[in-house]
Amino acid sequence: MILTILTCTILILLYLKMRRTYKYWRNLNVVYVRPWPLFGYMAPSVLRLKAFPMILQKVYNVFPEQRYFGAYQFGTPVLFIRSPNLIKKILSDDFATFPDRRIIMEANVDPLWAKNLHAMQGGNHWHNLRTALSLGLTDNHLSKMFESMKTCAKNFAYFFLDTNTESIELLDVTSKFVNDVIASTVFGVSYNSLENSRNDFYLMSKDITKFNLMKVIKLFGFSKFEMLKFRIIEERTNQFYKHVVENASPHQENHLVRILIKNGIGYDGIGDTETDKDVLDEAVAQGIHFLISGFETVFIGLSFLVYELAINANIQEKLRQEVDAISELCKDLSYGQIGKMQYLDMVVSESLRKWPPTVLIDRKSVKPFTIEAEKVWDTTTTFNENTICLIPSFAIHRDKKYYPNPDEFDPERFSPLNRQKIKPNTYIPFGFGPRNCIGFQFALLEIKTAVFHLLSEFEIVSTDKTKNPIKLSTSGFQLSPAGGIWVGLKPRRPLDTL
Ligand code: HEM
Repeated sequence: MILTILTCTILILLYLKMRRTYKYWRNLNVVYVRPWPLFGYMAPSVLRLKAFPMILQKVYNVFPEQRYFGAYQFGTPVLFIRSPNLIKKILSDDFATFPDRRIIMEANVDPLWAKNLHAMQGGNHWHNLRTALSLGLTDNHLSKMFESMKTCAKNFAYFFLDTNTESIELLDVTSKFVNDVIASTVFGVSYNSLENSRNDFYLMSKDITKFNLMKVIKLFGFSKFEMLKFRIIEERTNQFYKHVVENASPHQENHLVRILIKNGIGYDGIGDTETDKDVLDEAVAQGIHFLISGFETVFIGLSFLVYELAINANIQEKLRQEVDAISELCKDLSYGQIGKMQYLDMVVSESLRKWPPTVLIDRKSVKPFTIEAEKVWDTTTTFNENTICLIPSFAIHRDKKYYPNPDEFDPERFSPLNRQKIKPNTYIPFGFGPRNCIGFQFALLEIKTAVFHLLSEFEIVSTDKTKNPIKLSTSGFQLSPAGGIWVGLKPRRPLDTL
């Protein structure tokens, strides 16, 4: 009896609170998506009725004429941004008003997570750290890291020469390739995870980047409670990577953590650290965050790209001709050459347009801001401090106003001539402005190196298991195919000639 009364009271209180919250956009006179009770626009995702990227697309299309509109993410009002001009204002021009992302974990609850460039509030600490990390990703450093990437890409392609390749699941194999690239370029250790998928490094990468239900509950439900000691990055994870760096071969010098240590990185940026231990701690923390940012994004992006090549044989053939032309020129691919492969760049750009691994970019305002009326029927609206703005990249990339036949895979959209015709601020797989993806060149290089070596050895083909069109998974909040992505690989040369 007492339990029933208690439950009813809690539900009534929750309902009354939500009713008040759900008046937020109406009170501001902003058009909004009608919320489902408790979950807002997220209900179809929570109930697993629809894949999250498709929900974003549906919500985005509710108000085709609006530059922005309101919605509720669970109980939080969020402002969806549709207009390319407003996207520019928020991501770049008005950076002083929108320097932050929303906080998903308080710094006192998870101090290691708080060191993350992604999570950090956009003040001086963030700025200094970003400058320090950028120095580890200069063209000069990338060209050296490229040599390790190439070794991993060769291991990746050669592995399939000895395997049954009639039907392979791409997410599984590309995650192993990306793991090995991060292990060598960020931490200075070599693995071949396709040969040995039980290695500690790969198991740990999968563990810390997996955002399962428990982690999501921790993040969104209990992240404010320090006493519960919920962390995204556990101390044992930190110790694991520290141990990896301490035991890395001194001959492997060109990895990011070593570069950061050499530069004397500290929480306040270069040269501001007290002791060698602080420097090591900080460099390892940044290495872990690069792993979190650059693991799933890259292997998902790479998998969708390989899939598109499998189902678009003519595009694959044209790309193969470019690959073969380079291979004929010299035996080993160089950093300079890969940067000049124009068709490869077009194919990768189109793949990240159609399948952007980060489907949503967010910003939080640190002061009130005003969006001026543009049309006669428009109104000028002033928004409060702490307004969360959401930029739905996936939906923008699939808007037929900017990309005719958006579901078609057409690299010609990114030919040098056509690229100039793309409406500015509508191609945002890596965001843009001061807080864009710091690893975008690294990611592009990694994806291109893998594709180059794969196409040198194999023709990528559809199999009975290849789904066309692909179905996205309804679980999670990322771009993820339901049931994996399956293709076949046919060796281009008889095996005995290799
Ligand atoms: C295809 C792969 C990748 C995609 C699609 C991607 C996408 C993104 C996007 C959309 C953002 C947010 C940008 C914004 O808010 O304006 C971001 C931020 C970030 N990315 Fe990436 N990323 C990729 C790979 C990587 C890699 C390989 C690394 C590290 C080596 C990395 C490190 C970061 C970091 C540290 C940030 C936060 C930057 C800041 O707040 O200053 N990303 N990424």
